Amino acid sequence: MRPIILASASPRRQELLANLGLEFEVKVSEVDETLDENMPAAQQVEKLAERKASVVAAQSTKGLVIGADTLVVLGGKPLGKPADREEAVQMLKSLQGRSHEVFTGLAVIDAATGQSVVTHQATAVRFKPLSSEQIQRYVDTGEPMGKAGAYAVQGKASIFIDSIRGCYFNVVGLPVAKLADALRMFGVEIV
Ligand SMILES: Cc1cn([C@H]2C[C@H](O)[C@@H](COP(=O)(O)OP(=O)(O)OP(=O)(O)O)O2)c(=O)[nH]c1=O
Repeated sequence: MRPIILASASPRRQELLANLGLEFEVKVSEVDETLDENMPAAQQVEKLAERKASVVAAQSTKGLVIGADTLVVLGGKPLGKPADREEAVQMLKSLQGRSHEVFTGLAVIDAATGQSVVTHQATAVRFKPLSSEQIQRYVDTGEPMGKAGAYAVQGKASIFIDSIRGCYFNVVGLPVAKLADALRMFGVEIV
């Protein structure tokens, strides 16, 4: 049985993978996240997911290495993690009252053979209208920091959601149904 290795420091990804009842270890390494900004979002998240997984796979002799990357896309413009409080406020002001897409790239690499599956999923999310005061109070909670698009759908931002079309778990950062499909290609069946 090949070990499963999650190449992610994200506690949300660790929790979603643990929910599947799989045993896994976490290995994180530094990855250069700079990319050509003109690249379509789907390609950006796939490239970064693959980069994250391949750095860890190169340090391992065996195992299935999982990498993921999440980007929020509003009107064709990608929103990553906010650099500071001000940027978080600006991102949330731009997201409120309208729809955006959340793209998560997923890569699974067999460290022993180099064989890989790289894919992505998109989910459409519509936010309710939010007042400036509510946005300020939300940013004061600290929740937006470290999150793509400056919000956590699984946290207090759950009350901002008008509708979601597509996979919820993809928004949190790991498209688990897609992951199950990818793992099945390597002979791992979750149920
Ligand atoms: C939109 C959204 C994002 N996020 C998180 C998921 C990711 O952790 C983060 C996007 O940043 P990423 O760069 O995808 O991931 P990361 O740096 O947190 O972790 P790693 O590279 O080690 O795997 O935003 C939420 O938790 N909830 C949400 O609703």
